[in-house]
Amino acid sequence: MGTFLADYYLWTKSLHVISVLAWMAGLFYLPRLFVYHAEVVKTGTETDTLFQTMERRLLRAIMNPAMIATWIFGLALVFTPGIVDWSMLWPWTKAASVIAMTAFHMWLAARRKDFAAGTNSRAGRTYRMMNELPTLLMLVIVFSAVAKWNFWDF
Ligand code: HEM
Repeated sequence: MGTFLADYYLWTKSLHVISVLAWMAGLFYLPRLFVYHAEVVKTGTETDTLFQTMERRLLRAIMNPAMIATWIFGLALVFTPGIVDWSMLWPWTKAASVIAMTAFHMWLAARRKDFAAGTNSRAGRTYRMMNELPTLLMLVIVFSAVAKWNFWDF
């Protein structure tokens, strides 16, 4: 298994980055849709139904599969021999941030259900603020995965 993963390392990493791009696109866009949905759209109107459809499709057709693919290829990279050195700082900051990113995804999925049920109670401002979270996590993840920072870097 280790040899197989090592042989396909660069292909796995490419697929990981492609999945990440699709997941991130959704993580940035869905809270934006929620901002407009909460601030402008009246419950029970045609526009409300249109927003619900866009949100459901974005989550089910793009974000859920992209998140699963990111995890599968990411874990395949973790199990590739010689790639992750757990005595360094970067795998830990990356792991903490991807778990937080996954929790953020689940939070968005729960909010989508609120909009679908017509029970959203959060203001557009909340979604505007939450929209910054994936950006912050992305910075930590990319500095971890690419620059591979360590304790003695600082
Ligand atoms: C969801 C769970 C994830 C796991 C288990 C995971 C794990 C990994 C591992 C082990 C590597 C290989 C590092 C190397 O080749 O040196 C990697 C590469 C990478 N990951 Fe992730 N990752 C995950 C999510 C993410 C997310 C959410 C992002 C972006 C926001 C991301 C961005 C990257 C990038 C850009 C690389 C390429 C690094 C390079 O080759 O320089 N990953 N990932």
